[in-house]
Amino acid sequence: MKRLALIALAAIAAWLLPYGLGGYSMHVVDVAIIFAILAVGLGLTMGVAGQINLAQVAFFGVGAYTVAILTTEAGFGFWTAALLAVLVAVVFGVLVGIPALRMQSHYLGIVTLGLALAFTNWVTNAHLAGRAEGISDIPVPPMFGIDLSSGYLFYYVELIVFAIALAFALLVTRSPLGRRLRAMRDDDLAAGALGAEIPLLRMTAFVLSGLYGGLAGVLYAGLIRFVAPETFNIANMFLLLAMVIIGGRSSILGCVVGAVALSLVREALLDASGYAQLGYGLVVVLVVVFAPKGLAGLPGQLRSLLRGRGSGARAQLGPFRPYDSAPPAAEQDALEVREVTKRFKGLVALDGVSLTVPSGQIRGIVGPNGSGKTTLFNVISGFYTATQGSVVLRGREVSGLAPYRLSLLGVARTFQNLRLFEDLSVRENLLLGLDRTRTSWIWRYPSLPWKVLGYERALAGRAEELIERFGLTEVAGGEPRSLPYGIQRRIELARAMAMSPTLLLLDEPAAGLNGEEVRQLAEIVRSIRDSGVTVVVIEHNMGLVMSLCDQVTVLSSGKVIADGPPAEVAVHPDVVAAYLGDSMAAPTQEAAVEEATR
Ligand SMILES: Nc1ncnc2c1ncn2[C@@H]1O[C@H](COP(=O)(O)OP(=O)(O)OP(=O)(O)O)[C@@H](O)[C@H]1O
Repeated sequence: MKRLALIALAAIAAWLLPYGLGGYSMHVVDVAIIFAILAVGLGLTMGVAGQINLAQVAFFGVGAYTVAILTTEAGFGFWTAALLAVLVAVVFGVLVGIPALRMQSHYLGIVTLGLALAFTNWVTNAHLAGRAEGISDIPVPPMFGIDLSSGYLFYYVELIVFAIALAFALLVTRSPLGRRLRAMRDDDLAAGALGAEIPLLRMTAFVLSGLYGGLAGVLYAGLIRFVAPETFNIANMFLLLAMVIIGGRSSILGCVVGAVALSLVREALLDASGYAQLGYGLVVVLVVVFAPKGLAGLPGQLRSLLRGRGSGARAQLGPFRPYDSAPPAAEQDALEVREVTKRFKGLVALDGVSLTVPSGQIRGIVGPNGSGKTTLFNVISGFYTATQGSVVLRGREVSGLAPYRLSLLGVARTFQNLRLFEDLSVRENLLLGLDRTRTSWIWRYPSLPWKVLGYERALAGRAEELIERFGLTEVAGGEPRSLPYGIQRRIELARAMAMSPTLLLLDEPAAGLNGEEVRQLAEIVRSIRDSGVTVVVIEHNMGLVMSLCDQVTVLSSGKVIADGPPAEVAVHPDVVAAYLGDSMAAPTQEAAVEEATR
């Protein structure tokens, strides 16, 4: 209700704004709105999706120049040209995004910067684009007899386009797509394991960038009715970057605030533009150092300062509520690894490994450091492709499938060195696991946005249930980084279970846990098995392995050297010789439990 009132108030203020402004001030506001749309596009690609994009100003130029060329050279009407211009900018976005499929970070920055420079170079030299003089005489956009050559009236067109663009960006960021984009930004491998199609997501980020750049370009062409290369140069790209960084790159509203604020500052410093660039640079450096989340992040920063550091360290886990017992989903074996070999150049990490895990079993994988256990998990979960051999999941050959496909087929995993998304809340980490849609689902964003909101609400309800089951109520709203290790391990397990897997791979789940936490872990894993999920667990804590696992496979130097019930494997001479020695020899079940809970 409060939010609706605020939106209504902002809308009324925006509608009344022209009544209080002179002609020139109105022009400044018109330009500021165009920069705000550009900044939102850049915020989506760079801030939310983490794709370094220095070509946003070129998307802007593509939109503006396409309108200019189509209306003045090809005789198109303004709005037809505008529609085509947005499409061309989106296609340009796809082309610029192609390198992002292969490279990231500063390499991507250099490539996108190169493409932006190539664009400015082309418009400066091409006859079609009017060379350095640019293109003038773009027609006034017709609008039911309303004279849009007036900055006052054009403002209302801009306002409506801006409101729709802003609402769409907010819908994207506050729903499954935005969460996946942010997860990809933080850790693309972990995001892939949770079902995110990384190449498609990267492309989506650049498509959005092209869309917002194109829209801003069309509005610019309609407002100024003249385009020239200097509007789309690197200095303006830098200004745009400064807007997004100062405002707060991952906050869409922050990007808008940054764009409006810097547009006004730029206007005020018009007589000292040489020094202005220096000033922007200085402010950007200060913001990056002291307020990395920009103006939008300041309230949060202040709140955590007031709350005091380390409050998360005192957080408590609640009790785990066991799952209902159910038979395994299928009669077939849950997993079959057939003669898998994995070579890294000269090194043979896995050497003809075969194992079969029946449905509903807890299988332990043990072995000395470097024996290939994690590599085996990486092959099963699609992170690595086996050099030879195959992986079969419930009778279906899945060798070589990408992690997101395997995740949708029911494989969930945790990581040896926890891979929680640190900038997302605990709840959002779980929501990522719960979201089982394909990226192609995003066509619903423009066509059926209410379905997106409905789906998000359904996910939120299921997240609460999961939070309660895993005893995470107290920590659900916080970021994982502030929490003790034991709680982070519990969150990672809950996130894996959010995916409703049939096969759960746990990579050293007890590492770093104290005795009580190991006991609770054993209880949770048993309950997961009893609910019908097959569990494969890599573990160095022998007490836990002996008490928890139905069967144990021992790896040494990439080969299976023993496979069988824990008590038998423990006394197998090859195993004893390989690494376990007396510490594992002939442990009684009781002794093992004792060790596990120590
Ligand atoms: N991406 C990679 N590139 C090159 N070598 C690798 C790669 N991943 C693993 N290895 C090598 O493969 C071997 C097996 O490593 P792996 O991590 O699977 O062992 P592990 O049994 O899980 O060890 P630990 O118990 O220490 O986690 C090691 O020699 C490791 O250095």
